[in-house]
Amino acid sequence: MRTFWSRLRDDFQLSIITLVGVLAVLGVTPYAVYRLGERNWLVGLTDTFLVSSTLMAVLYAWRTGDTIRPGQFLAAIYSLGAFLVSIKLGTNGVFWMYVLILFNFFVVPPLQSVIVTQVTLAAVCLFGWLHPGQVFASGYQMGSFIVTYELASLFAFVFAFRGRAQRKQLSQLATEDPLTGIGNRRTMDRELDIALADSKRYDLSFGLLVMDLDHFKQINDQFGHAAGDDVLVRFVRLVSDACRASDRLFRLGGEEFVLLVPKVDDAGLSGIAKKIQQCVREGLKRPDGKPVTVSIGGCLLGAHAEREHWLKEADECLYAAKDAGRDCVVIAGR
Ligand SMILES: Nc1nc2c(ncn2[C@@H]2O[C@H](COP(=O)(O)OP(=O)(O)OP(=O)(O)O)[C@@H](O)[C@H]2O)c(=O)[nH]1
Repeated sequence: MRTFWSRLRDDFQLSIITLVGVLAVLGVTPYAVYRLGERNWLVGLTDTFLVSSTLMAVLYAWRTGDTIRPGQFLAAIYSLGAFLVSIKLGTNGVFWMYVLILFNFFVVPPLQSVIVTQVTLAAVCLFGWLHPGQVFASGYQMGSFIVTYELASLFAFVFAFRGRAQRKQLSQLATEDPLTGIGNRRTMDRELDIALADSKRYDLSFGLLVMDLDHFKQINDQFGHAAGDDVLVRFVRLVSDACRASDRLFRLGGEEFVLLVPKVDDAGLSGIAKKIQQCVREGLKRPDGKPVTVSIGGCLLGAHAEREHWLKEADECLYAAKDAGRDCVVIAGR
């Protein structure tokens, strides 16, 4: 139950698709029953189709975690539904087009929403123009509808566009280190938990390297905070270039970083650590040209069942590397 509520809280698209599912069942089902009861087969079956396909899309989104395809599917069928209801019920059905605008802008990206809402508008107006009196009572009414529909679309577009940009920004702030652009501690915790689960389920091995720049405080003190920041950014670039795309680098805070390495044994982990150590020594210089060095501690996931214990063992190796005089690599068990 906790995962149900946390997924709803954390995944905006999933919560909207679920809300649509609930509204479809509660709101459209009575219409479907009523229309079928009065033998209005086209509208009744359209409503039934909308309810059942919405439920299918909601289930798919919950099962797979993919909210993009269900969103596009729902936008397409609801647009078709709004078109059919408009041409069948005339002015009474056309009111649903405004609900469609809001719905589309919630469930698919703004540009796709513009396309699908404009295509639906064009289809309804074309039908109304070819069948005078069936959808709109007059040309004036159709004109008013087009203007109000376009205004509502414009406001929805601006709102959706800004909302998406802000959600993206918020998610970046919550998961990325703003200075270096790599994952922050929160992201690392999540990725380590996934590694623990994968290791249990698929019997995969994972290694962890904790890296700490040596005498970093001196760089800040001698050359200023901006020079220190620049060293951190260049360190991240060097390490990212030195390791594989499947390795994940995180910033724990300050001048301490963690590298998560999948499918590795202790010899491999030691090899990667030494490669990073060498790349840093050769490629990372202070503003006065002296080399910056890094101390690295690491261990395999092995029998650890808890993320904290795994990190603690790697941290202890890092302390041992610092105690050994810095610019050192200590890997547990080697
Ligand atoms: N420029 C910069 N400095 C930072 C940042 N975060 C932490 N620091 C500084 O990093 C320094 C870390 O100092 P210490 O923990 O003493 O580590 P150290 O000088 O590298 O010494 P050892 O790790 O023992 O080799 C402190 O001066 C912090 O203020 C940051 O984002 N940018």
